Amino acid sequence: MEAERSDSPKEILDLDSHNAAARRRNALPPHAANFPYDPRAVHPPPHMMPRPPYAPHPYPGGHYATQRPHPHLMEALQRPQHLPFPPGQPRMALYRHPQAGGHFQGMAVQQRGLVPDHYLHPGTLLTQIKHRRPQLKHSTVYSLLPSLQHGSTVPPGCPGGTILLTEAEQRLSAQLHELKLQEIARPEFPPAMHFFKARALIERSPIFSLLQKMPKGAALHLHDLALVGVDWLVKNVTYRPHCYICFTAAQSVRFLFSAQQPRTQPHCSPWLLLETLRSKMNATDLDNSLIQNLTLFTADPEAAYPSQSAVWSRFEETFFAAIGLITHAPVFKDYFYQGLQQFYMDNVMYLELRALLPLTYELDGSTHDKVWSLKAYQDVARQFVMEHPDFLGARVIFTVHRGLNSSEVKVAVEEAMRLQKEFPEVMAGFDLVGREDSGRPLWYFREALSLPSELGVTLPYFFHAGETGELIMTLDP
Ligand SMILES: O=c1[nH]cnc2c1ncn2[C@@H]1O[C@H](CO)[C@@H](O)[C@H]1O
Repeated sequence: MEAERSDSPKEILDLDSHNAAARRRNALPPHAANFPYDPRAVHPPPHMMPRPPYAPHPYPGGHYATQRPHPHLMEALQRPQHLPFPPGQPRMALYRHPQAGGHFQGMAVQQRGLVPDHYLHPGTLLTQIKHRRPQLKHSTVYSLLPSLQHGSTVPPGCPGGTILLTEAEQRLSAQLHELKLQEIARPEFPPAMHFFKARALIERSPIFSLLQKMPKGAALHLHDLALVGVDWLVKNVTYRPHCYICFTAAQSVRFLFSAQQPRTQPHCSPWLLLETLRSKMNATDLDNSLIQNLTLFTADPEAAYPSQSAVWSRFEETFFAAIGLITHAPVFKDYFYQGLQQFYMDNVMYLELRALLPLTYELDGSTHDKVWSLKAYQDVARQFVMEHPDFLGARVIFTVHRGLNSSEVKVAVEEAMRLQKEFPEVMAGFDLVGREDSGRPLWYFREALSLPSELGVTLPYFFHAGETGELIMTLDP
């Protein structure tokens, strides 16, 4: 069998992709894979073991289903950050309609020059940000909205409740309405399609490109390992020198930057230098294969992910694949900068990042702790704000995986309190991440989570809630 194995990295990688793996499971005997190591020799690592079926009552008899994160992540799970600008310094313009009637009806208005000044109400408070380096010229906006120049009637049922639109806003609204009608009339309607199929259509949609340029305010629910488009990870990070790859028993990949040939890890093929691999095959095929390992994208998602458990295990697998790239210390900083850049280009002005603060590592294998990661976030956020003064900054919500037990979470909460004290600028608070309905409820962690209030310490909580597809109220009711 060994002799029959292909040496072609393309085939190796094709087989490595989960689509190909599924095909292979159907078409070939189990050990006929052209895989760079023999799966018979290994047992799946604990995080790849099939999960027990979901119990109708999630925690019968007080027994909590375990959802152990990957050991690498387990180590990564422990740290936090501060306000990127002094409190009280009004860097966000508040939009308040003069006729808003009684209660406050404010919204953040981004001041990056997309919206021509005459779109803003007289009540708009302009800040020092206002005249800084517009990204888009008014002409760009007008070319997007040709009928603005000709005027149009306001469609009935115009959005905004009791808010009265200015004349310019009415024209914009009418134009948007027209674009929506055109989109609805097309044979393929993205909102009715699976996202994997709709994505390309969305990216071509004139409405989407208009929305991309509109002011967004803050992105408040982001995850550290899912911040940047994977294209950048593949096209930039994996092209850096000393980047190694190995292929796992579960048809995924791991990456590692190392000055020397790294020691083979259990359940993974020997490490291959990506540069060498690329020289032996079509680089585009290789890159596409890597992208497939870092995303959930597949041609037939319904078949590939028949259940929440199936999609969650593949979802977590993409993070295991990405973590070796992202946690290389120099990449870690560049990755965050790139994340800020990508959101900035979408006209988002402030970020909050749920972050595991994983150990980061250098080429010689030495590692940095959570304080290093938090400080890296702080430094990069400061630098980005300095270079983009109309961006407000970023803060970190330190997270641990909800698969940890209560004493592990207690240790994390204690660490969160220390980090909050040390990094009040960048540290926003604490949360638990991971799949809700196979993890533990917040109630299970009550002792650990009560610690700050018992000690009189402020540690803001930003708990996930409602991501579960299960209609169960037993979990975090
Ligand atoms: O939408 C989400 N809900 C809950 N947990 C998530 C989500 N996205 C990512 N993670 C968790 O955050 C870690 C990396 O930042 C992932 O390993 C995953 O467990």
